[in-house]
Amino acid sequence: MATLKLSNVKKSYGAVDVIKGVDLEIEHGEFVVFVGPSGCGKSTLLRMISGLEDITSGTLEIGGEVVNDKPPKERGIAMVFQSYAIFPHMTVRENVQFGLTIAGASKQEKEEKVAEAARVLQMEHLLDRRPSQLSGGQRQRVAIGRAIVRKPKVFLFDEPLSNLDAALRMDMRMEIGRLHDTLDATMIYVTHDQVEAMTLADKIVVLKDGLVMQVGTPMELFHEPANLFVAGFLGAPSMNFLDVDVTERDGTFAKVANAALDPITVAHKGRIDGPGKGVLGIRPQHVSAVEPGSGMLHGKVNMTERLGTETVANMTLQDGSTFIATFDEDKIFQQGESIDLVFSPEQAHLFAPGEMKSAAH
Ligand SMILES: Nc1ncnc2c1ncn2[C@@H]1O[C@H](COP(=O)(O)OP(=O)(O)OP(=O)(O)O)[C@@H](O)[C@H]1O
Repeated sequence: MATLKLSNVKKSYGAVDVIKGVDLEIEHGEFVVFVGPSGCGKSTLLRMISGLEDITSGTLEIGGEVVNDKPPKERGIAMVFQSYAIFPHMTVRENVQFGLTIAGASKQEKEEKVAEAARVLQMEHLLDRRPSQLSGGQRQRVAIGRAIVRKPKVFLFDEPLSNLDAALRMDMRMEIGRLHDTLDATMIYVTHDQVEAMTLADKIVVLKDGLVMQVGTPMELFHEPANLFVAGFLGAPSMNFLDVDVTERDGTFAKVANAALDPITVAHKGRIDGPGKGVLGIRPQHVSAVEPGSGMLHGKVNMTERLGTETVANMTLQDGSTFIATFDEDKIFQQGESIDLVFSPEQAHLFAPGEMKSAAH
């Protein structure tokens, strides 16, 4: 049985529909990450699971029980926010055991649970400090400690690392991954950060405008995006999209070409129903540069960025579109230089035109 099950869950604020019908199952021990552009409803969905927001319609089950009308504290869930929400006048120990104190736990129970949380989070030496004597990462650890002592069935994280600098984010990301393994807990995590999503998740849920676009493992989403939106949203730099003419199509394959692309045959996966227009997606990492005239994709270089371990080239293709390619070696191109690219058609993705593409980032 799934630990958590959402069935046709919707949320409206007055006439505004924010979550438009979400179905999702989360198994015990899974690490699930919600991603999507700003305003797509990630936080709202998380808050509905926690009980901080009402569910307008549909059902939410936790452990097989419908909990739509249960208050947050009876759902067996703990939430960790981006603002740490810890009390400045209390020590770390008092902050961590706060929920237990409220619940009337004994001194011994509090001591045992705080000691365990402090051990898991490696913060035994911080227990007698006040929040003002802690770094941002340490404060976030206190907030997580407060969640751990409640032994929740499910942990919810709403962008917990977004206030931290890049180095600390990486440390805390690894710490949260380790925590997930140590606690064998179910975790749902909202983030803007692709790296967090790709590295932490067992399962990523991509949301757009209050709807689920695709659910899958990070690699399924990266290698088999279900639509143009997911294809453009995951991966950095973003996937390139070429408007192509589909000249032939049979049960499995389609022949495509345009002014910059010599005819190639790619799998259409049922997304194209006949000759006409299509959009071909090619990841920047999936191309190689060859001698001008000997490749299948033709353009000119606008600019290159040499990053040491890789080179990023921005080019204009012969159909007028912009194309980004990354090469995993140091390469030097002159501005205006002709460039030809090759790629493996199995790594290209054909989509129907007209779907909204996600904003590049
Ligand atoms: N109380 C409210 N009343 C009306 N609209 C709201 C309310 N709370 C959120 N919204 C709207 O619901 C939509 C989803 O908001 P939500 O905060 O869930 O998005 P998000 O995906 O978490 O965004 P971000 O990544 O920017 O935090 C937004 O368009 C927002 O303006």
